[in-house]
Amino acid sequence: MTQLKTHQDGIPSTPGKIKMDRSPYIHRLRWQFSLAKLTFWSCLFLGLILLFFLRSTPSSSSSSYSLSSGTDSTRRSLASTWGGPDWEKRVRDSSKIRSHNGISVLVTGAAGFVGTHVSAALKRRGDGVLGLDNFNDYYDPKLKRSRQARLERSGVFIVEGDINDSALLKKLFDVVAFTHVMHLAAQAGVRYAMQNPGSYVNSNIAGLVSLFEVCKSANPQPSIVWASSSSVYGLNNKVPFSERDRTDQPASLYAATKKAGEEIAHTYNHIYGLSITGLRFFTVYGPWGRPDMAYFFFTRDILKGKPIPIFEGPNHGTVARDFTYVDDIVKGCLGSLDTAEKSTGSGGKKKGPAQLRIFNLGNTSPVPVTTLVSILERLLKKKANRVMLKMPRNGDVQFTHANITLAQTELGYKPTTDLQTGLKKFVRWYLSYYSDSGSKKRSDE
Ligand SMILES: O=C(O)[C@H]1O[C@H](OP(=O)(O)OP(=O)(O)OC[C@H]2O[C@@H](n3ccc(=O)[nH]c3=O)[C@H](O)[C@@H]2O)[C@H](O)[C@@H](O)[C@@H]1O
Repeated sequence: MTQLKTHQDGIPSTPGKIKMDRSPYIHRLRWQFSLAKLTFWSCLFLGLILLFFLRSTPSSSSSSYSLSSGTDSTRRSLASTWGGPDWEKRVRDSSKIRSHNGISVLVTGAAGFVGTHVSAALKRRGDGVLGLDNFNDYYDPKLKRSRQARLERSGVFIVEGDINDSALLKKLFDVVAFTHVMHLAAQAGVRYAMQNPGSYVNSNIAGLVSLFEVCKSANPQPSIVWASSSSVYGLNNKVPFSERDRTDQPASLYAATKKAGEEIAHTYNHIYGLSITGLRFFTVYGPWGRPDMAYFFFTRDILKGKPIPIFEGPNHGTVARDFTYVDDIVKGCLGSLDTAEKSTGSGGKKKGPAQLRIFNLGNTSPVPVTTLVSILERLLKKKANRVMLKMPRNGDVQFTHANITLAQTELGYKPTTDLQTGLKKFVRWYLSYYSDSGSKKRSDE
């Protein structure tokens, strides 16, 4: 009884050690204890289910397909802040068509390299343009902010948000009946795919599907033009690359996600009547370019006197690219938007067959990477510290060369800038941009 009294005021801490007593009090105590235990385990179980649910549900603006722990979610910077009457007014104003026969275009990735140039060109000719960008830090976000500032000065508003945020996309289509979408938001870069594969799945596959889903339900459905990549030709060695050539041997995860995008485009065109044009860009370069690309960081490192790693193929084979100047690419993008037929569906229902196209947008004259370095040396008036390296097995292919006959015929696409001329414009921009930001930084210090 003494032992029992000890536990009268509470549940015993070590119940198994209590001498068994069949009194009604003990029964009540045991019943209460079981109830507490049941409540505890139920709460734990429900908590775990909730945790699992929260982890597997895509959040509105962050990466939901991160395969590499941490990196991707820290790269995505956003806490999306959108909505409200002022915000809607800015969205409407930016999308307003100001020319006869103009179009209203949602440009995803508008603070990116090609996105910035395309948005500016559309605005110049009086089209309505609304940008969308998540300003992630795959490369220096300050460069993206500078591009944004320039676009804002010409009347283009960039909404800060992610293509995986379906609620945001739906809202944009509620506010504006976009006639076209120029989809350039993507995880770019061939070699980075080995470091952060999840970001490619998240942007290039999940993001693309999220965008197509909203477009197919929009009323009217927009026509879509989007960026695929020359990398889909992968191990294909028939040159020049034609749209009819094999694209089932990608050499990188990046290429595989772009190829998957082309197949996904086929599905949305087939089921929902979306008009979709995919553009296979060939190593685009120029002012306001991407710092992760070779021509850009070679320039930086030549100026700093740092070693320049130049890849070579087996038996010292030449590695070459069909480098394409950004203004030529912009013409191809605008030509695609202008020749895009209307989507045929509405409110998620197909009404008839719709246009589905793929075009190469290249320069049709491959240049060895060693020549690229020589041109930069001349323009920068500085010798590069060249280090020849065997091409690593991380997704690169040895050679690219576009056949552009189809784009020429259908879009009137005709590249006019050779590498020497294009790099001259790039170097002029580079020196001015970084000397300006350098002096700004110095004066800030
Ligand atoms: O056209 C395309 O499809 C792709 O073009 C570029 O990919 P890439 O051609 O590999 O462009 P860079 O990374 O700038 O490389 C250019 C050339 O320099 C070479 N390289 C790169 C890096 C390096 O350290 N050394 C070097 O010799 C590469 O092998 C390649 O031949 C873009 O980064 C991709 O996003 C795009 O989709």
